[in-house]
Amino acid sequence: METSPLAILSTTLLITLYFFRHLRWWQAPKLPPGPPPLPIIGKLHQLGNLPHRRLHSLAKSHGPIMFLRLGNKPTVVVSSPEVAEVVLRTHDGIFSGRPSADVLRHLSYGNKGMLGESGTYWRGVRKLCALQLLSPAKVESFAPMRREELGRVVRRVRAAAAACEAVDVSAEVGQLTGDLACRMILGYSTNDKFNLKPGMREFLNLAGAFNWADYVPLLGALDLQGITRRAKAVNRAVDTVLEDIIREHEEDTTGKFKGDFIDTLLAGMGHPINGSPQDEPVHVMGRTNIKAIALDMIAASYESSSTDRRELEATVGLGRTVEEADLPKLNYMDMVVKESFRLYPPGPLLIPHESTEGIEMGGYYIPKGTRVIVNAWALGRDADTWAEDPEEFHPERFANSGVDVKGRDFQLIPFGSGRRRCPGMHLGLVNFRLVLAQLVHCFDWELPAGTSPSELDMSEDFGLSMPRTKPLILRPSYRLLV
Ligand code: HEM
Repeated sequence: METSPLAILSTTLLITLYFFRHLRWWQAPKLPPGPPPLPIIGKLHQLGNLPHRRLHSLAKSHGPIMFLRLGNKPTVVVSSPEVAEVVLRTHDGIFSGRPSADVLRHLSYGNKGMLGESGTYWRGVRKLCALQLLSPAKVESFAPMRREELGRVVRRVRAAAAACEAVDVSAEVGQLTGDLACRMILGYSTNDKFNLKPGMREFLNLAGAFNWADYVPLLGALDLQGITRRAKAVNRAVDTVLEDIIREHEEDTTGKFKGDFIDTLLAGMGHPINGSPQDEPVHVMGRTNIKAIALDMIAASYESSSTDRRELEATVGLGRTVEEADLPKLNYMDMVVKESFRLYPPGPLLIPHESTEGIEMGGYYIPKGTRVIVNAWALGRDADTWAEDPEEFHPERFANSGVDVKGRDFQLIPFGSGRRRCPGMHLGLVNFRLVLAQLVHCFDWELPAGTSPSELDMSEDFGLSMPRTKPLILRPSYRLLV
């Protein structure tokens, strides 16, 4: 039987149509919606100094999963709790990568800390931190040190109260948070002979800055913003201090550094960091690893805080200062802490993640190597979740609510969630709650004469953390009987 040319043609057409309709490889992957990019610079020019706010308003037009081209980097911005859950829980394995950042390579000894790219080295360091450095038992063992450092601040503020002087609360809280972290990690506070404060401030500024070199690699060699030059200078300065600190630990015979992070890491010197039999290559703990891990931890723990009072009086009474054992009873303060983290998450965009594989999600395709920014600041203001005045500071919204900050409730994730969740969360919460409780319990605070509440500047700056642009200056009066 002869086949007619018409039959051959129509069969070919039908097969072709079938392939066109049903085979994915033919279809252009559908990226999430987003604003059209400008050639070369993508959307970088639009982000401004407060990118979490700018990205929030762009998401209002383009949706909770938004595609941007930042320079030549494909970037997805997540702005609703539902999408955050899909990214950080359902597909956590794929989205737990970190984009390589030029500045972190220089600051953290070629990414030997914990903030860098994922892989067996990062997994090894995370495990070490969880088991040996930041475990609840380890954090608990530093309670006497915390009491001592807090006592120092209370005495300082009490002296200011007696002299009727105003206090820079932002500076006091910042100093205390830094001191608590440095004592645990290095065995020294920032007041001691080794002062890492200026270096760490610069580290945070540089790590949080939008570095054009990461988005338009052609510009990298030119270092137009001077970021690489500054990162190398900070690393040199900080390295000298860390070397001195490690030497003191090695030479000490009195046991005064026992248990701090440097001491614990030195005990693992020469041992493998990533131990699984399939790990290739195996990394062995050396001086550079110790310095990089310590440095990343200090940088990550230099986060901001804010302040309130009330149930404290009923719970602990006026006769003594707040002890750590009181903390679980302070329900109202817990709500204040949650509300502070909801409105002012110290890391408003977390730290960028990166997809390690291409993946289809909610009808959109996210290519491998896409930078993923989770806007925690926007999640905390999501109008569908926080129905009642999302912009208002209203701690009572957490009464009878099971919502917590620990990474299970995606409308409130100041510490992130999933594999990249902050490993220092427990320590951060203990420190934050203790400082808040102590300052509010020991003192009444008022604005200095001549200042009205409307003049309080609540505007923020953008970096790795979100400090206030202007310091909070208040007048304390001591209110305890001891
Ligand atoms: C109030 C205090 C703190 C807050 C709000 C906070 C918040 C965060 C956030 C949002 C991230 C990024 C999560 C992500 O990428 O999804 C992070 C990562 C990290 N945090 Fe914290 N943090 C705090 C305190 C601390 C402390 C005290 C330490 C250690 C001493 C620490 C160590 C780290 C480290 C090492 C990372 C990187 C983890 C990784 O990439 O695997 N943090 N933190």
